[in-house]
Amino acid sequence: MPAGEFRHPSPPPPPPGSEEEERWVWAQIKAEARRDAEAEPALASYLYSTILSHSSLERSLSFHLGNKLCSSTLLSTLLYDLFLNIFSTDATLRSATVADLRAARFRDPACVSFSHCLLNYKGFLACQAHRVAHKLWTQSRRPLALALQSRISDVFSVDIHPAAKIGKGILFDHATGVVVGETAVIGNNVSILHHVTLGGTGKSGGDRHPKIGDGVLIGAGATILGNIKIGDGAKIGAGSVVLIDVPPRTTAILILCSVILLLNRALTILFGV
Ligand SMILES: CC(=O)SCCNC(=O)CCNC(=O)[C@H](O)C(C)(C)COP(=O)(O)OP(=O)(O)OC[C@H]1O[C@@H](n2cnc3c(N)ncnc32)[C@H](O)[C@@H]1OP(=O)(O)O
Ligand SMILES: N[C@@H](CO)C(=O)O
Repeated sequence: MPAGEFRHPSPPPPPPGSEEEERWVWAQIKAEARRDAEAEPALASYLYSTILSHSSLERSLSFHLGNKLCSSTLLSTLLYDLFLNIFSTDATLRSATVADLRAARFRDPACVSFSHCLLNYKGFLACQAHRVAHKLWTQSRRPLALALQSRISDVFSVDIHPAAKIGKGILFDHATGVVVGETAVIGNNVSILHHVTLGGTGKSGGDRHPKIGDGVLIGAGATILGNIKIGDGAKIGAGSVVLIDVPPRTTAILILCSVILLLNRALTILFGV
């Protein structure tokens, strides 16, 4: 910049959750795609068909999800229409999508841009498709919701029951092998790494899956079983097995849980209790 020239700083992003933010994120995504297409001509046609040819985030996302999840018997055009119809009529879903994009962009140091998340994060894509499956479930379109769950699991290796309730601002990082059961509830601003199970113990029916509070971090390979509560802001260490409530803002790691289990087993062996 020549000496003395003053460049205005870029304006701060609009407030989270606003419609203005939705437009701002979409404008960022298009600018990123234009920049990447120019820098890497091999990706130009891909970026045109997935992002630059679309007039809105929901159209781009519906097109991308339709292509990812289609099969020889479940056509991409059918899926595109299904996704677009639901995203364009449900402002809550669109706002959750934007919050999820923000979660990846600002909570994952490996996420270089919004478009990187939109195109390449299978945890993000699985979560958006799950939101549609969940909506279908609540509308009693259960066979279609279950067919979608099956395709999401086939394509992304993320198996979320369509009845599971998931908040917004969710980061499913890497996401391979994530399993979320039917009666699980996940709050807002939760980060979940790969190979996490929110499962039942196998000993009870009905409401049998974990309830995860707001702002929780669940490390890679953690297994959380039963209708237990993980309090707001808690952290579950990678590789932990958690069978009891975890209070808000506390950290649970494998060693703590294993000690409890070993103690229990020792008491059973020694005293038969
Ligand atoms: C490609 C990739 O990078 S994939 C990313 C995979 N990474 C993850 O899944 C991260 C998940 N995060 C963790 O497991 C973290 O270690 C956390 C959340 C448990 C750390 O929580 P904090 O409350 O900050 O705990 P802090 O780091 O102070 O550790 C406390 C103690 O627990 C131990 N500890 C930390 N994590 C674990 C774990 N997963 N299992 C067992 N012990 C652990 C620490 O060594 C420390 O022990 P010390 O007190 O004897 O020194
Ligand atoms: N995405 C996270 C974990 O792999 C990071 O880059 O730190």
